Amino acid sequence: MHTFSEQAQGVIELARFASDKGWLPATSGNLSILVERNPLLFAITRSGADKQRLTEQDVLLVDADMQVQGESSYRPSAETTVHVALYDKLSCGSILHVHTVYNNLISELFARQGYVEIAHHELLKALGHWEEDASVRIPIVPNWADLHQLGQAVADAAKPDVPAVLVRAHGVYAFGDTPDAARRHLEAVEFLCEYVYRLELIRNAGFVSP
Ligand SMILES: CSCCC(=O)C(=O)COP(=O)(O)O
Ligand SMILES: [Zn+2]
Repeated sequence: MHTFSEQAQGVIELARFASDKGWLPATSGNLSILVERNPLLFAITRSGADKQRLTEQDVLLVDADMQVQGESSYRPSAETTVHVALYDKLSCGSILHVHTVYNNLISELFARQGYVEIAHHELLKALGHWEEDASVRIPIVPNWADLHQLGQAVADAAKPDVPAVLVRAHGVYAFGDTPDAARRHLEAVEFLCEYVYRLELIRNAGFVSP
């Protein structure tokens, strides 16, 4: 098991990665890495931090009741509720939440059916689906203003074999057993959201058969 300090460094690296991609605009998003499962302790970004310039002080050690361990004048991410709910439900070791135009567009386009289905795409392998004719449904939940309700909705929708949940007109939560796995899942979901959106566009323009 890694120390809080090691996991905090991991959170800083993930923030730099996602921030360089432009996936954490205007201080949005939050990132966490598990420190201890039982009792639950994890390293998470503080609320309102600029993820491009994250320092060790911007990463807090938090428990299952969202209580900050140790001295800090900062509050943990407002969406810590979602991280707690996901760590409670799944055996994941890292959770990444980002806001992007493509994940927002897909969440809006497919909100009514409650999921976006992606079939027969090579990058589904990055989500753990190596079977021929793989088909994956990424759930989409409403953007509840009550963050405990949002946490519950994301956790209820989350499945161990589909490592992401979209929140309508808000962003995506991607998770994995390790920080590297969570990052791979996030990159794959972002690629697939852009792909599906662009495919929808050219299909609707009549360039590609349905
Ligand atoms: C400025 S973005 C609005 C809040 C949000 O959706 C988010 O991801 C960041 O919240 P945090 O409390 O983690 O800074
Ligand atoms: Zn958010």
